[in-house]
Amino acid sequence: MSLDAALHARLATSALLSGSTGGVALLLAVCSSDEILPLGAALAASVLLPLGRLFGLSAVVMRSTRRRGISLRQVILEILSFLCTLVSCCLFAASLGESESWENETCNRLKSLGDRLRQSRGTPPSRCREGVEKDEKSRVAFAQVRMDEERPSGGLEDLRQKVRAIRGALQRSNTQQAEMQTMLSQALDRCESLKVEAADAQRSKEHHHHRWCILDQERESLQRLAHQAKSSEQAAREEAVAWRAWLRSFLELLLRDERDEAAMKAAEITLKHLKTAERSLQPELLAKMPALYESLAEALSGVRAQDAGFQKAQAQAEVDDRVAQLERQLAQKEISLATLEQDKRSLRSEVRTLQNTVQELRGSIRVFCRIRPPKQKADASGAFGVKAEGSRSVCLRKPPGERRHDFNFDRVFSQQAGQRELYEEVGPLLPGILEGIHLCIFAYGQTGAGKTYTLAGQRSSGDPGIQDLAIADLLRLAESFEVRLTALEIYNESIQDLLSDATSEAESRDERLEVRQSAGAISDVADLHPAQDGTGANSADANQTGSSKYSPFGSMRVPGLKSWSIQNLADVEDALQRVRNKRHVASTALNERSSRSHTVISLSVLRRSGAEVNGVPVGVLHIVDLAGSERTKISQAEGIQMKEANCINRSLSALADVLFALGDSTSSAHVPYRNSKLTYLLQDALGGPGCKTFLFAQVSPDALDANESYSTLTFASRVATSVQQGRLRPRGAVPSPSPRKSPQREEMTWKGPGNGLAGTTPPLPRRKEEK
Ligand SMILES: Nc1ncnc2c1ncn2[C@@H]1O[C@H](COP(=O)(O)OP(=O)(O)OP(=O)(O)O)[C@@H](O)[C@H]1O
Repeated sequence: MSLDAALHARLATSALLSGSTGGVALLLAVCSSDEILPLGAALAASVLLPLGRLFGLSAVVMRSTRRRGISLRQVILEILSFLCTLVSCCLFAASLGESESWENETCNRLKSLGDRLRQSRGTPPSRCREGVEKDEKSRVAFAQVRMDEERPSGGLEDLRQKVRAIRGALQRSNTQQAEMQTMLSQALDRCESLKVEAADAQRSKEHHHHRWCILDQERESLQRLAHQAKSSEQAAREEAVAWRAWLRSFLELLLRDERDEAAMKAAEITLKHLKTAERSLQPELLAKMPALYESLAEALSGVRAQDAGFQKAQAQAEVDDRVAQLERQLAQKEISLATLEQDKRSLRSEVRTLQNTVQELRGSIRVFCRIRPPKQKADASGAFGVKAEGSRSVCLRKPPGERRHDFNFDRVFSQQAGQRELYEEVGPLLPGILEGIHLCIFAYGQTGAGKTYTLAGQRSSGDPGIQDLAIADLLRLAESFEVRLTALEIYNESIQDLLSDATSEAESRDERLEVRQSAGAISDVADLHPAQDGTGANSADANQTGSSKYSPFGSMRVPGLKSWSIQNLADVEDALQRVRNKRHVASTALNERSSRSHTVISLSVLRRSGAEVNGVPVGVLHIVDLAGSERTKISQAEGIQMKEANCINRSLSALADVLFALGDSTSSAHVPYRNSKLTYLLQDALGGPGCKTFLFAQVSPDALDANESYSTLTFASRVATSVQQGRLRPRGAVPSPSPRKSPQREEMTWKGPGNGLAGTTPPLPRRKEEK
């Protein structure tokens, strides 16, 4: 080999050595994730790298001196080798620092382990102690290693082995520590369970102590009993001795008294007998002792039972005392309740008086207007027809020229108003019926305006009307009274009983009734009860007479009119069902089910005294569903319906005449009651003292019905405003000397329902009303 080649080889070797040592050192430094390898890597790097670098540099120097030339690749190689060396040195320094911190950490861990061991509660088990000792050993081993480390000598391999040994010891100590912790938690669990057991034991101890106390008490009581038994035995013995002494003295007395020798002998013999008997009785007595003891025990148990009974009686007495106390309290409460009831009653009567005063101030007649929902769509402009304006006035526009008319009422119910809203006006007056008021509710208006709907409601939709609501409330109020119901219709000016048994039109016609005036208040109303034959039908004699006869129409009476005694709502329903079936209705162009008659349903409240019923009603509720006024042209009535319509319009006109006459304080006292059956029959209810009248004027909002609505509203508002400012003059009262004129009186003249087309004042002559 030439010198050049040798130099090249050395250079390559040096570079290779330098690079590989650098690489190895770097690899060792990177891979050393634990605490031992950095130390080894650093040591290797520190020893091998400078050597490799020395060789490399010397080779370069030697080459450069010989050839004076060096390739760029060699220079880069040299620089890289130098950099590797530098990095290795840095790693070495860092690993030294790391090893120091690792050592410190290990020391700390050992310390904390020792502390934890010391902190563990109670006497540590033997295994714990072993663990502590082993930890102590590891600490000693570690100290040894440190000492070895500090020593300059000692190979790397030794160091590694020691380090491995320490790691193994540490792992073992960790495992032991975990075991110890497990044992510690087990010991704590055990401790808890022992605590629970101790609490249980304490409880059972207390229980046993309690039991022991009870037994001790029982023992003491038994001892007392035994002592008592002994003392009673002793007493019995003493008694026996006393008896014996007495017997002996008695015998001696006998012997002394009896001088007769034979007797003496006999007495001696008797004495001997007695002695032998006594002797023989003694074993017998001894034999009987257990039985005596038993009987004594029985007696004792009896005494105990008596004692228990006594205690029970004592408890019973306490209970009785408490009951008596409660009864006293109850009596006091009852007294206060009675006082409260009294107060309530007086308050109620006060309220009633005030209500009556209010009603009195409002007037005997109150007029309301109800607008039904439209039957047809409003006309295009919406200009015509009836409209509610506020709660008290109504406006009507009717062609031609859309003339506007305003009417005022006590209250106006719009299309949306419900039945209960209407009833709120009537309800407060019902209690007055029990105090003598005659209440009359009229539904007035053109055919199809909703009169029957307002009074009777709509059964199909379960919507009760004023009539049903009022009857239900009246029944509730008049629980202690007798309530009787009569129903009649005035059809073509003839009266028919709607509760009669007539099944056909012909039969009904035969049973036509008449109105009579009587001097007294009692009339010939047949007294019947719907439940008498179990079917709800009246089967009793219609001519029945007696104290229960009465007339709901005051001084007017309808002989033969049947009345049903009403006990509950089922009776009412039976009666009203019969009324519905018998009432005259017909289908007209304006209403599918048009009422062709005036219906008067009357509920009389009568006082009961035991089984007897007083013949004079206290108060009466009349519900009058008037037949609808109709213009025969529009309703297209012909034949019978035409006759019906004329009758209806005439009687409505008569009603208007009566009402106006009652309110007309300037006119004479004449009131044309006789002009129609309706006014003749209801004259007491209309003009009598203490009567109240509600008039529901029903109107349709439709433009087509504007003329009819105008008639209805004119009539109703005249009743409302011009009848002495809402106060009906009682029949027979002297007219006021200074009458108050209604502002509308002059311009408003009644033309009868239907705007005078069909209705006219009846042709009957006006006469002074007979008293
Ligand atoms: N306020 C209302 N709400 C809903 N429906 C109503 C109302 N008023 C009336 N109706 C309906 O209008 C129809 C006619 O009413 P209703 O029979 O009560 O009139 P009417 O004045 O008694 O007629 P008629 O004098 O011919 O007997 C019925 O079908 C009724 O249900």
